[in-house]
Amino acid sequence: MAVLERLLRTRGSTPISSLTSTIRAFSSCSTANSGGDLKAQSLLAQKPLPLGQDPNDRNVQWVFLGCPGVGKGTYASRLSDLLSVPHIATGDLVREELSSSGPLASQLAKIVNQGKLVSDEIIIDLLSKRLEAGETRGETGFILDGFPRTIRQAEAIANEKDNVALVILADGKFLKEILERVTDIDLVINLKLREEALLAKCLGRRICSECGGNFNIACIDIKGENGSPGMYMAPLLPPPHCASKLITRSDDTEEVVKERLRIYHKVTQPLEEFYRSRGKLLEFDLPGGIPESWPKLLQALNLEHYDKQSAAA
Ligand SMILES: Nc1ncnc2c1ncn2[C@@H]1O[C@H](COP(=O)(O)OP(=O)(O)O)[C@@H](O)[C@H]1O
Repeated sequence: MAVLERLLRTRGSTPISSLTSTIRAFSSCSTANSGGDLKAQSLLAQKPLPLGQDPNDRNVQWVFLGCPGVGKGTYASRLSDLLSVPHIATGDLVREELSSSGPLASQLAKIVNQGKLVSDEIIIDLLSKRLEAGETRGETGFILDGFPRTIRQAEAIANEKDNVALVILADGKFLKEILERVTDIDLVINLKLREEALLAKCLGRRICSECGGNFNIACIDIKGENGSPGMYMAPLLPPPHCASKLITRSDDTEEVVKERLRIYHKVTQPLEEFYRSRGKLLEFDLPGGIPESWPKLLQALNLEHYDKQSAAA
């Protein structure tokens, strides 16, 4: 059945199942990783990467998890270019909606500017529409950035059968079957950065109002002390033609970033365990800025040779 048709039937009443249907439509195979906190190598060894695969196979379905300011957008966008998979950031979808004069704009502005999360229903509806449009364009796979952010959102992109089976027993425990479910997400990359760098990185973010390029004027230079190592992250400065057009996101103020970090720890961090228990979580501690971190991330993903091939092409 066409995705559009299914979404039109379900949108509004049960947006969560509509999203699941859309995502399932991308899948020509499912992944059944088992075990706990797997290392990337063993996680990825269980399934071939999309490189050089039969073109009928679907592409990766990955998620980037991590605190505001950690660099999800930076690394998701680089991997998206490398693997030719769409990078879908729900924050961008929200900002597009904000800049339109649609009916949701003023409601969303209030929520975003207070550092709160948009409701699961709204965000799932925005993501469903984006996936549906992508499917029409022939996109396969995705790298999600900023979604899921709540357990309910994670359940929305879990296997459809499991959504139906979401039953809470009288004593409040979930059915065992549900805990063992397999989702259609292949891999969740959990980016981590020292807490003291996160606020500075959010406050240093700048966007070119003309080309939409993302930059960062913060220079992170944490001195090593009491046995803990130092860390240096150079600013990501814009080219001269963007320098005079830089704008700051309205939610990147100190007060709002602190609230977003608080909400992240309270509401989103439990997703680490959600995916760890399903054997899908790849922990990645950023060792520094892009020059140090990008090669190490590729190595963790078994993609380092692919990067060299594409650079030589
Ligand atoms: N999955 C989501 N669920 C709820 N709200 C979201 C989601 N994704 C984005 N938002 C809203 O959009 C804002 C900006 O998101 P994003 O650009 O991903 O921010 P961050 O830099 O904090 O990761 C969030 O603070 C939140 O209000």
